[in-house]
Amino acid sequence: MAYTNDDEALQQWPIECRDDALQYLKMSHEMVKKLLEALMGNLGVELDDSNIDVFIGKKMVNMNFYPTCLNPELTVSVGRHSDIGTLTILLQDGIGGLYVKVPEEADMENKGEWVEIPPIPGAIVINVGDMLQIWSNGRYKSAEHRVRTTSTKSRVSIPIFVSPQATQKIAPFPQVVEKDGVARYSEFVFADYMNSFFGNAHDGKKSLEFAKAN
Ligand SMILES: O=C(O)CCC(=O)C(=O)O
Ligand SMILES: [Fe+2]
Repeated sequence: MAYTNDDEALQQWPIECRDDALQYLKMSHEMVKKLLEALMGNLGVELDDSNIDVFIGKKMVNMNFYPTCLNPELTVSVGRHSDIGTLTILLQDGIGGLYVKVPEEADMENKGEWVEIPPIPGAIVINVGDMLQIWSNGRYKSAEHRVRTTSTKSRVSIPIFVSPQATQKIAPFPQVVEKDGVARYSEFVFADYMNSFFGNAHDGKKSLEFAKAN
């Protein structure tokens, strides 16, 4: 059922924030569904009640607090990484400090550079996660990002990590593999991917090496 996980997620929130948090979760659920319908539809994969849970198996809400740091140059804050799930919905306050790396292989002047994602009032950031990269056989790229602190202002961000269930088997969709003529990733269980990710220090998009086809 759509909101079973939201109830679980809500238990982490202070009681006076739960109404707002529930609105945020419900809004994110509908938005993620629409985004995935478009993204997967584009690859020839129809989303319906029978397979939606593969993509939105679990939602986890985090609350990140970044205190001021006297010498931000000496801290990592959040090191460069990609989120491992399907999509991440990120609400950030007005302080700034979130950077995304323009992929080296992008056909853009600033390829390889870190670009700040400025806070825009009323806007949220959506990150593609590693699982979407794998399902799409590498057509959608997970976003490599990092966070820097400042010496003057603390910062708060609230990501919702949308991911498969731990027991979900993951592999590139056959529809895409057929078109591409090659499977760029091998099949695995999501729990094993998580163990590999959390068992290693953040190192950009190295997390994806776990799934690379030989
Ligand atoms: O604080 C942010 O803007 C992003 C945090 C983040 O990347 C994460 O929690 O995975
Ligand atoms: Fe992240």
